[in-house]
Amino acid sequence: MSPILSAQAVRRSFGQVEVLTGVDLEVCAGEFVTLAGPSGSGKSALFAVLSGFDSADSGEVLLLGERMSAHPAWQDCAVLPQVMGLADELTVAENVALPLRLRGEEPTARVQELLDELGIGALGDRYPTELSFGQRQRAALARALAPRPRLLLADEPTAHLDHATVPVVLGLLKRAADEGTAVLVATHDNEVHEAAHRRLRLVEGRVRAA
Ligand SMILES: Nc1ncnc2c1ncn2[C@@H]1O[C@H](COP(=O)(O)OP(=O)(O)OP(=O)(O)O)[C@@H](O)[C@H]1O
Repeated sequence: MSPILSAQAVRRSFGQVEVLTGVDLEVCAGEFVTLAGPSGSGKSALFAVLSGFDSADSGEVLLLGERMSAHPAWQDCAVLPQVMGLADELTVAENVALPLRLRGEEPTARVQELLDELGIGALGDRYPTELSFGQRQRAALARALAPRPRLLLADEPTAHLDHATVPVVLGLLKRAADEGTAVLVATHDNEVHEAAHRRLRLVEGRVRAA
């Protein structure tokens, strides 16, 4: 099976520090893969390159066999960054509907269904600044999942959640993979690693099997 996401020999330095020293990885459709690594090891830096938000100094990132662009379509690559990136001027429901509107679709029942599943169904009319961090994180996950993306990159998707909500988020990530999305999650959360099909670790700027 050809991978949805492929990175080859990716290097990235900040000043004198080479954070990514030659990352190779592949994630295929339907796979749920986790990436571990100590704080500061470069997981977020790698996700920025994998999502097209940042450019590698050298090496190659391919999405669906094509060189990653700076602004991939939401339905090809959805990102849940650590900073969440919700639009503060839109309500929660408008944020979640945004990827659908951007491809010319009217919002469907899926928007409310995702909010309901994530326990924030009553908060659709609020603005992101009126939510807790954990609620914002769930709203950002709903937005990432709304367009049924080919690739989902989620950076610490359970970081702000209480213990009871982690299985809900895990269930949605696993379901996305079951429905064919290639899911890559950076996390410190053992519960998330245990649920993965495959576990990776970022060590000295390279990705290895964990
Ligand atoms: N834009 C940048 N400019 C300068 N240094 C950066 C930049 N982005 C990341 N770094 C550095 O790269 C290293 C890796 O940071 P990164 O945020 O990727 O780590 P991480 O593994 O995601 O950590 P955490 O688990 O704490 O989120 C750190 O030393 C950080 O200071």
